[in-house]
Amino acid sequence: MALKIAEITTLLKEHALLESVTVANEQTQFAGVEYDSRAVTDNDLFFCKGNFKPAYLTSAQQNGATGYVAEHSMDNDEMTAIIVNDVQKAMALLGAAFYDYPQNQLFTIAYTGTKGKTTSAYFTHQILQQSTADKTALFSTIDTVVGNQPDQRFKSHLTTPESLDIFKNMRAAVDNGMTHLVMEVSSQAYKKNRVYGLHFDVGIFLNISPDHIGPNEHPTFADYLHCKEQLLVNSTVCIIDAQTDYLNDVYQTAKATSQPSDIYLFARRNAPMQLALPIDVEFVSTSDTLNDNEIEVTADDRLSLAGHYQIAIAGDYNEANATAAAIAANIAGADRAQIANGLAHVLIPGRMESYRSHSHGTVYVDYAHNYASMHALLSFLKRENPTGKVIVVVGSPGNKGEDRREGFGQALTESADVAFLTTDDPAFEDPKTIAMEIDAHIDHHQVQVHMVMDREQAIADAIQMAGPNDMVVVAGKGRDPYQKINGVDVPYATDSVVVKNILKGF
Ligand SMILES: CC(=O)N[C@H]1[C@@H](OP(=O)(O)OP(=O)(O)OC[C@H]2O[C@@H](n3ccc(=O)[nH]c3=O)[C@H](O)[C@@H]2O)O[C@H](CO)[C@@H](O)[C@@H]1O[C@H](C)C(=O)N[C@@H](C)C(=O)N[C@H](CCC(=O)O)C(=O)O
Ligand SMILES: Nc1ncnc2c1ncn2[C@@H]1O[C@H](COP(=O)(O)OP(=O)(O)OP(=O)(O)O)[C@@H](O)[C@H]1O
Repeated sequence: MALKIAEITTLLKEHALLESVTVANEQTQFAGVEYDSRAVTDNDLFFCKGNFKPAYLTSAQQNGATGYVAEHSMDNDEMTAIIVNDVQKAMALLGAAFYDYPQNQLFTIAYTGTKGKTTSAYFTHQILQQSTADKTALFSTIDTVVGNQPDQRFKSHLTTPESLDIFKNMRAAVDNGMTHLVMEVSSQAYKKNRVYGLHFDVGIFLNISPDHIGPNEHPTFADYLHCKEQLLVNSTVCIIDAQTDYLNDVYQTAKATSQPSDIYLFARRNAPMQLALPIDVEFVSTSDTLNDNEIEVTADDRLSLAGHYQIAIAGDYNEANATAAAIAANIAGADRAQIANGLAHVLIPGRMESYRSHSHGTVYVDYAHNYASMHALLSFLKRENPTGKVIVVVGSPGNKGEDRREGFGQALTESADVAFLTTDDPAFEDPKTIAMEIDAHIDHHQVQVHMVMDREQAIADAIQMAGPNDMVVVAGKGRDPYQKINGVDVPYATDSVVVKNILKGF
C-alpha cells in the first residue's frame, strides 16, 4: 500500500480541503499514514492534530516521517508539507484511500444512541456470526474484532476510533475474510470527523438524552443531537426507535436523505411516542423478570422476523436493543432462527452480569453511568423485586460529564434504598468532592448514604449489608480494567472480578 502525492492533492481538492502543498518532487509517495509520532515508521505521512505539540513532529521525522498534514505550516523545510483547512477530515479521506476503501467490501451496520449501542452491537454481531459463518467484524466500546483468531480481537480505546484506525481495522477485517461489520458510532466521532466520508448500509438511532455535554465534548444539547443525527444522513437504511425523545427531529433527518421504504420505525406496542407515526415493527414483553426476558415481535412485510424471541440478558430496555438488532440483522440477511439463537445466547461483558450469593442476595455488575441508564436499571430491579432492598455502589468520573452527578442523585432517590458513593475515574478531581456533589442531589429521607472512597471496600461493604432477598448494583465501570487517576490509568481488577472474589468469602 502506498499513497501518491497526486492522489492526495486530487482528493483534498475535490473536498475543498487543500490550502497549499510544498513537495520535494512529483514522484513523492508515502508508505504509511500515522497520527501518533510514536507509531511512525519509514516514509510515513504524519497528521498533526488535536492538542498537538511541535515536538511530536520532530519525533515523527526522527522516526522516518517524510511528510506531514497540518492546518498551519510547521516550520520544517525538509518534509513535504500539506496544509489543509480541516486536518480531521483530511485524515479520514486519506486514510480511506491509503487502506484502499475497505468499507466497500463490507456490509456495514452502525449504531448510535445515548444508551444501548454496545448491547445492540453485541446482539447483532452474535446473530450475524451465524448467518455469515463467522465473517462479521465488530468495533465496539469494549472489544474490536477483526477476525476469528485470538490476536484479531483486542480491547478498544475509544467507542469509535480515530479515522486512520477505523480504516486500518476495516482493511484487516477484509483481509481476514470478514464480509460484515457492526460498529458503534459516537456523537464525538461525528464531532471530530472520525467517520467523515463513511457511508453505512444500515444506521440505527436508538435514543437520546442529555449526556456528553461539557467543555471537552459537546457545547450544547443541540450540538449533541445534531452530531448523533449525522449517522442517519450517512446511512442508506435507517432504523429508529420511535420512543426516542426528539422523534420529529430525528425522523425528519432520516427522511431528508433516505427513501421512505428504507426507513424502519420500531416501538413497544402501545408505548407513548412524541409524534404519531405509523410503526413498522412492534414488540411486546411476553416475559420480563429478573431471570427471563422474552418478546414477541410483529413486523411489516419488508421483513421476515415476526415471532417469539428469548433474550439472554434481563432488563426491559434490552427488549428495544434486541428488536433493533433483529431488524438490522434481518436486513443483513439473517433469518428468524439465526436471530432467535443469537439473542438467546449473547453475553455482553459488564452489562447486566448477575452473581448470586448464598445469603447476600444477587449482585449486578452493570455499565449504567448516567441518569437514563441508572434510572432504567434501578426502576427495572425495583419493579421486579419490590420487597428486596436496592443497594447501589456508584461514583462519577472527574473532568467530564459533570451533569451525571445530579442525574445519579436523582436516579438513586427515585429507586435506591442504600447508596455507597465511591470512586470512578476521578481524573484530576478529588473523588470525595465528586461524591459530595452526587450526595447533594440525594433525598436522605429516601436513601441511606455511605461514603467509601476505596471502590473494592465499598463493594465489599454493600454486599456485607445485603440480605438474602436484596439486590446490590455495582454501577458504572462494567469490566473497565483501570481507574483513571491524575492522568494515569491505574490497573483495577474490574468490578466483575472484585465481586466474584468477595462472594467467595461469603
Ligand atoms: C476530544 C477528543 O476527541 N479527544 C481525542 C483526540 O485527542 P487529541 O486529538 O487532542 O489527541 P491528544 O491525545 O491530545 O494528542 C494530540 C495528538 O498528538 C499525538 N501525539 C501525542 C503524544 C506523542 O508523543 N506523540 C504524538 O504524536 C496524538 O496521537 C494526537 O494525534 O484523539 C485522541 C487519539 O488520537 C483520543 O484519545 C482523544 O480522546 C479522548 C481521550 C476521549 O476521552 N474522548 C472521548 C470524549 C470520546 O471520544 N468518547 C467517545 C464516546 C462517547 C460516548 O460514549 O458516546 C468515543 O468515541 O470514544
Ligand atoms: N436502550 C437503553 N435505554 C436505557 N438504558 C440502557 C439501554 N440499553 C442499555 N442501557 C443501560 O445503559 C448501560 C450501558 O449500555 P451500553 O453499553 O449498551 O450503552 P452504550 O450506548 O454503548 O453506552 P456508552 O456510550 O456509555 O458506552 C447498560 O449497562 C444499561 O444499564
